[in-house]
Amino acid sequence: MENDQKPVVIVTGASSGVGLNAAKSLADRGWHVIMACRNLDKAKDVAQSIGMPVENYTVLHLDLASLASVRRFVEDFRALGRPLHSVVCNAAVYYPLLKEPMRSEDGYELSVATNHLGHFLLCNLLLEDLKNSPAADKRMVILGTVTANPKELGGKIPIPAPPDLGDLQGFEQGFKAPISMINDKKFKSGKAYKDSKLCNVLTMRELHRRYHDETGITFNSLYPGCVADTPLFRNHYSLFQTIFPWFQKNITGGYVSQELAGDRVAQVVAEDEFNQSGVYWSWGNRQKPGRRSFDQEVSNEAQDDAKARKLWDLSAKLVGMV
Ligand SMILES: NC(=O)c1ccc[n+]([C@@H]2O[C@H](COP(=O)([O-])OP(=O)(O)OC[C@H]3O[C@@H](n4cnc5c(N)ncnc54)[C@H](O)[C@@H]3O)[C@@H](O)[C@H]2O)c1
Repeated sequence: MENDQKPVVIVTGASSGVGLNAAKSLADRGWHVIMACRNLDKAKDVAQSIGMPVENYTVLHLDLASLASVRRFVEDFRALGRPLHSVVCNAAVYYPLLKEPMRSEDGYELSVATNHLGHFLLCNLLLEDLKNSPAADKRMVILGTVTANPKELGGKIPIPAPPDLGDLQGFEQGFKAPISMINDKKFKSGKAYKDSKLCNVLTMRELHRRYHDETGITFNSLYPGCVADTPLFRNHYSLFQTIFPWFQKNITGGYVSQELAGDRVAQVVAEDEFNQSGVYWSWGNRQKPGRRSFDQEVSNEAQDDAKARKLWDLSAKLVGMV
């Protein structure tokens, strides 16, 4: 592959939804996008179908539900010989209707394994690549969600079972039982997703605390708004999949298109204005234009530095870093 001078960004889960549109927006801005996906053919087809310039992307295999796959992906990326400028941790799974937990290849509950542990290992491995990169401006970004910022809905819509990592006992036990199960005694698959997204935000917070001053890399979370019609909801009731986008469009007014959400991710990666670290960027649900960093609005648990450190130590053990 020709090693041009384009800045390089890795986007996980770039074959659909927000990730695909972020990849497109970044490719259109002249970045070279490494699309990190499970299904290479699907990723290539969809990139072609939405007109991404072929010279502006490379598709590499990544299955975040396999720690071995995460390690192989990093080797494959290094073999390209390209310097790294930015990482977007976008991929996620959401199984709201499961009665019993599904397991990853490594035996961990699947939502937390994919959304949190896979990204945790990936970020730690790619930290070396960012440190060694000659780029002046290097950024890591993770997709948070409304569950880390419950005040976002203005208290008008109750959010059932908010994320709560409790004392992280699930991690202590090697996460063979998910935290959502340990804390609530009964497995709640929707809560496993919310917990995993809270882990994402806490991981960025801890990365910022540990490495920003030393490396200059920026570490941020971002909430692009509610994108109610992505494949993320494919495992929900079909009625929900119809009603939820309608509800967001017509009742809350919070609906954000996949293209706009993807472009918001691209802004955080590429625009000078976002070159700060330790921020949770949110566009909010109900106020469409504008954005704010909102440590003042994100949930207390998502700002708990002691919990972020504990989560870090336990996650490092679970992914085999220590
Ligand atoms: N849709 C929303 O309203 C919304 C709101 C806020 C944040 N988010 C976040 O945005 C991100 C993207 O979600 P989306 O709505 O575009 O959904 P999506 O389902 O279109 O995107 C998720 C992507 O992750 C990929 N993926 C799943 N498991 C994987 C694995 N094991 N390895 C590699 N890739 C895997 C999927 O193939 C898919 O391409 C997620 O992190 C989600 O939590 C979504």
